[in-house]
Amino acid sequence: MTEHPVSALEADAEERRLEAALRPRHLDEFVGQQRVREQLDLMLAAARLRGRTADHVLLSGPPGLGKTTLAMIVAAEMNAPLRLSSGPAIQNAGDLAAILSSLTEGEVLFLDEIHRMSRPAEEMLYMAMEDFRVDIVVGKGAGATSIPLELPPFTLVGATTRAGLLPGPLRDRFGFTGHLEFYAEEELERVLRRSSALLDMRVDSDGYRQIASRSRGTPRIANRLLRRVRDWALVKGLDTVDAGAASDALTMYEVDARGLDRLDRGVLTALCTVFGGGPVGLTTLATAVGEEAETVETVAEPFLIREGMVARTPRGRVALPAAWEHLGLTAPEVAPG
Ligand SMILES: Nc1ncnc2c1ncn2[C@@H]1O[C@H](COP(=O)(O)OP(=O)(O)OP(=O)(O)O)[C@@H](O)[C@H]1O
Repeated sequence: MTEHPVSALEADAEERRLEAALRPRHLDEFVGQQRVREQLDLMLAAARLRGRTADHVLLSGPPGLGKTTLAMIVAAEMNAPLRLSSGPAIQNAGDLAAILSSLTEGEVLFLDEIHRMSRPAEEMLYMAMEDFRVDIVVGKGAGATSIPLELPPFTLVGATTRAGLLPGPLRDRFGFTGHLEFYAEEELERVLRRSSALLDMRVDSDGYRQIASRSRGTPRIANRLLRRVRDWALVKGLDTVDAGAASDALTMYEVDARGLDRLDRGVLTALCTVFGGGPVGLTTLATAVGEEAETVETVAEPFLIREGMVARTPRGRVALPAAWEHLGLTAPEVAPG
């Protein structure tokens, strides 16, 4: 029999396909984030009643909490086409002008990582958001002329992990700002129930609880862990996943009982053993872990802070007692006085 090795690229594409298949398509399928959901629902309903394009929407919050999903839902609820791009893909004003000038009336433009757009593009975006027009500069130096270009009304949905990094003038041009919070375990269980039904897999209540409690408050992680548990169940020939199976599968994938993965534990271990519990600067800590500072700050840290294991202080990151306890280490004595 010929073997068909699955390349990393194919495996990646399969993961992305499954992730896309699990995305809620409408607001009523979107679990949790009740406040943001209700506010968005009202805003979109009002826009539909007025027959107008919806106001610009800014979504902030850590990765994997549903910003892209909500942008897709905004387009679906407005029955409008959706264009996806991101801040880092827009290197100069010309890149943005090319996107804006090809938008159709009512189209939803999703800009992920909007805080990473170049400054000239950002300035062009101000005018486009407010007046639905841009000035295209043609030529260079003394001979340069600017040609005004009218744009059809569109809805910008901007997403950022760092709302604080957005310049005030950009933030102020969004009619609606929603901050996504980490999900409660009970909400993650609902995400998992919906996903397992779509994946045609059986999990019992304790199994859901076990996966949800290791999902770090994040639906993307919950769905990813569910897929790993699904692989495990397939290979082990399990009909229904219970707590024991979920726990064994996830322990094998190095996701521990509190949901810390390799990166989280790497950050904690470096903080406690290399830097004696801190304080240590973010860049130094990230270097010790062999990661980008941004990855440590946006992927690992929000969860570790929320779990009460790490604190940010003006002098740097410090390990809290829960970190030492989780690693099974003893915190050094603090010298009196
Ligand atoms: N509220 C939710 N209900 C159900 N599933 C959700 C919810 N939020 C997110 N998901 C699932 O989690 C996955 C990740 O969501 P999404 O891509 O929207 O996150 P994101 O915030 O845009 O992340 P990033 O900033 O990293 O792109 C999606 O595939 C979706 O299935």
